[in-house]
Amino acid sequence: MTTTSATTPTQSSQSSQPSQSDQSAQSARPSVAGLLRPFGRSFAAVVALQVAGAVAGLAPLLAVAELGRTLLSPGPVDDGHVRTVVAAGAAGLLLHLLCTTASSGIGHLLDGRVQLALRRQLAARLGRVPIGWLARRRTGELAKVVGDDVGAVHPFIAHTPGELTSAFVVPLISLVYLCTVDWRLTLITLAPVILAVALVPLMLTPARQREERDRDAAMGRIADAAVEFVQGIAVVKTFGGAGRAHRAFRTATDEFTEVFHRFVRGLAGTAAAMQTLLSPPFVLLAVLTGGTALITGGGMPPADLLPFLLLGLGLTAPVAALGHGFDDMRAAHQALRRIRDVLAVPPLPQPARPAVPRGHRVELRGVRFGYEDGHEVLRGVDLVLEPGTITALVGPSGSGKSTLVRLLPRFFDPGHGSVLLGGADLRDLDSRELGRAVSFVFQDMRLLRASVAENIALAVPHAAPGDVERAARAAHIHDRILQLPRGYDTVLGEEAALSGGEAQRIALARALLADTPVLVLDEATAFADPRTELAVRRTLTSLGEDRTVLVIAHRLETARAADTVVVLRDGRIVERGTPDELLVEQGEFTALWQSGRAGEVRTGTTARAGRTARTTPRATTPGTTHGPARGEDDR
Ligand SMILES: Nc1ncnc2c1ncn2[C@@H]1O[C@H](COP(=O)(O)OP(=O)(O)OP(=O)(O)O)[C@@H](O)[C@H]1O
Repeated sequence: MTTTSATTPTQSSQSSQPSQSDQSAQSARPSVAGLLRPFGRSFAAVVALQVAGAVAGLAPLLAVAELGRTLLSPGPVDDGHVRTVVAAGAAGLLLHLLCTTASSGIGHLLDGRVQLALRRQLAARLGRVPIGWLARRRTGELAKVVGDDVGAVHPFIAHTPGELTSAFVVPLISLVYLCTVDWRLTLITLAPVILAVALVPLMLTPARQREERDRDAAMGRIADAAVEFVQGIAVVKTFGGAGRAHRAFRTATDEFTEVFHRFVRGLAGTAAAMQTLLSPPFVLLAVLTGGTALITGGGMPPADLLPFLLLGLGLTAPVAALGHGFDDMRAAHQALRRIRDVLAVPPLPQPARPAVPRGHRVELRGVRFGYEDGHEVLRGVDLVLEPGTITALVGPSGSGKSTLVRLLPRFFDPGHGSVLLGGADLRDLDSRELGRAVSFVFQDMRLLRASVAENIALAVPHAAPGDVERAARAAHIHDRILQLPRGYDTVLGEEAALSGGEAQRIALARALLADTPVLVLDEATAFADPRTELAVRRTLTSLGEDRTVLVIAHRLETARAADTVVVLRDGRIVERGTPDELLVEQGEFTALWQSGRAGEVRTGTTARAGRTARTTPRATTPGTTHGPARGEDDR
């Protein structure tokens, strides 16, 4: 049986809605600039303040240089000029302090606003994308986008653009001033920078770029091997393959070492030459050598050397900024692109004028569905689920049972045909309406990192404690909850962990409390001990009343208690009728249970029984049981 969160459809191309949506995603994808446009003015103000602060910071240096030249020049000192220079230097320093304080303050506040806005947009979008899309994301992938990637915009917003601009503007102003002092020494001071820039193309040759790509690929292989190693460690150890798995990781790291050596060897010479050229001793050596020559033989006044000694070192800033500044920008840009890709996922289309279901009869009409092109999993299913009845779905492993039941809460839409609720196509229903009508309990339950009571009341947040307890009793989990450290207030995943079976019964309690007229179950008793199983089954069979229940039955007892049994094989219904009729017919249903295939399914479910329920942080959980909860997401 596939698990809820592991169901990862990639959708058939035959008119299956996510495929169409993927296309529209291409056209509707917001640009990176578009994401930041609402903050354009504040962002421009931060950059302007940063540049103004950096330029003003040059004033004290220029003042000292100018003061030195004035005081060291032969002849009487011009007091007025000295006072002006000192005042200009002091004013520059003050302005520098004001601008950098303001840019830092506004920049960080803006950063907070941008990150909040991006996270809100992501949360809103993730609340509206098809559950099937969410289910096929790799663990941690979305957490990375919402967490790390949003965080990675920080340097872009608060630091880098202003710093990069300053790194070019400030040396440019210094250069203009130095030219007015002595253009010959200015050229000599610039020589190390010009030489360093001339070396840059050597770092961008096709060979170097290939080595960089090889390095990134080798790094990716290490990450893959590490993930594989860690995720599979229990299984691998059990079957004595730890050495083999470890070898794969070692091979990846050895490969990386080799590739990295090649990469470093290719760059080392050029990088070392650049660092030497831009280092302060080398720049000072050039200034002093050139300056001495000009003073002795070129008629340059000795005092004019001072500005070059003070400002010359700053001329190397742009080249240094090219390194880390552009790295930060590239990282932020890539993070923004990943954010943009998530924001471009089309939400489940909402009808402009939603249909209103009349009753809760469920009907599947000519339903076809495939996860991949050319491989249909459901191949023309016609099925009616009448209110007040329980329909048991049985069939061999891989026949499409899980896929079929997931169409009811609209994890994904059928490629062909339609699923109707109360006569209305699910695609024409408001998602809140659907949420209020259908709840589901599948096998791999994710509970929230929240109290037991909150987990049960997920779909009915204001439920009275008595109602929560009643639902827990009906799901036969109340006694277990009382054994937890703080009963219904115990925070799952922090104060206590539940077994897979217990988690499933919490989810059943959640669905019972939601009290939706349609309930879809992937036999919720699969993880329980025989006594609890019997009790839960009684609850399920007593649910009838006016409810429409569809249950994937792994046990003969469950199927026998149903009003209708539907046998699925290779994505088609091959038999249907009351359990007694089917047993008398001695057809597929009888053969299925007699052939021992039921036992296979049982073994499969038992194997999962040892698992501990997964707990998901509250904010990112695609609810596995939904009722009005989905409507909540949309709000
Ligand atoms: N996320 C997915 N991506 C691609 N194929 C899938 C996915 N989930 C299921 N399938 C395929 O769809 C087919 C039907 O799977 P499904 O889980 O619906 O069968 P099932 O009858 O519920 O089986 P079981 O009883 O073993 O869970 C299988 O061939 C399976 O490989």
